[in-house]
Amino acid sequence: MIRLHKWKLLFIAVLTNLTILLTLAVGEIKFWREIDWLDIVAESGVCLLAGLWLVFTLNSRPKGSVTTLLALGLGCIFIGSFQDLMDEVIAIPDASPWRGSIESVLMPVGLIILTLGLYHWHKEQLLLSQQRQRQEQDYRDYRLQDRLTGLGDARFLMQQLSQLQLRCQQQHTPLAIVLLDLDDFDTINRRYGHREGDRLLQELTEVLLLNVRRCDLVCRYAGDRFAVLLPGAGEQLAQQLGAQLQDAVAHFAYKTTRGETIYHSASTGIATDTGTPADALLTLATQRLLQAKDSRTPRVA
Ligand SMILES: Nc1nc2c(ncn2[C@@H]2O[C@H](COP(=O)(O)OP(=O)(O)OP(=O)(O)O)[C@@H](O)[C@H]2O)c(=O)[nH]1
Repeated sequence: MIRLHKWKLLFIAVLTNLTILLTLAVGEIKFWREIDWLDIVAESGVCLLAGLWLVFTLNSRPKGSVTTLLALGLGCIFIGSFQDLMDEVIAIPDASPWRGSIESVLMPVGLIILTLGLYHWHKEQLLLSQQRQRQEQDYRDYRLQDRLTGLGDARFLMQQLSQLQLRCQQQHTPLAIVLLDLDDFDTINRRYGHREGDRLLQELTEVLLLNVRRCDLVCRYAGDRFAVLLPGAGEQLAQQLGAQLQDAVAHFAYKTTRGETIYHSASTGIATDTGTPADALLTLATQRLLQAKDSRTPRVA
């Protein structure tokens, strides 16, 4: 993941080098006896920790505006604390505007930007965990989990589909299923490797979770095929929700570790419950999905 952010790290490294050069240009190296070693230990600790926060954060984040804010904030704090450390070994004349300026400007600016980044990160996580929690609350038996995405797997889907069919029939409400399958996903695996394909599936899961209603259930049916159960949705609403999911996938900008952006299309197959058994409903949705796959143009080689 860290390779995704090499330009941010390079930018921070260049700024740190500039800070060193400028500090050396305006100041003079202190004599041995003038150095307060306790201060050096404390300040290098702060600097090291700021650097570690930066690396850990970037290593766990995809590209995007929230990551940029976090990197910028932590970068400012790192350079500010580095300048503070250099003050301990390089004496800068009192009259120099450079004296303490980096530290006193970058530190507060860095803290403000970091706070902004953390706020947005928190909002992002809250939204995702709310969506997952809702699914767990509404569909409590969540043991049949797909390991890669954390979603329910195909067996869980069948179990839930049968139960939902029964519940919807009792409540005289419609039920629909959307099967969504990425187009030419095999190309991603071949071009970028299986791990990149795995990461794409994980991020796509979050896109789907953020684009379904509270009552819907998203499962990973197989490979690059997802199923969404839509209780209360008749033909028209199911078509609308299916199209919205397709749209969300098409607008999802996946960033590879090489730094390329991939947009991906998906095909859908939608079926509404007419009292047929769960597997027949799923077969109908699969047939419609395959029809949609056959009719799409152009096909990527
Ligand atoms: N990375 C990754 N790939 C997977 C996983 N499960 C299945 N696949 C791959 O998903 C691909 C599915 O290939 P296909 O069924 O031909 O689907 P497709 O390439 O999207 O082609 P169409 O569906 O016809 O558009 C295969 O390359 C599988 O190896 C997984 O967990 N991780």
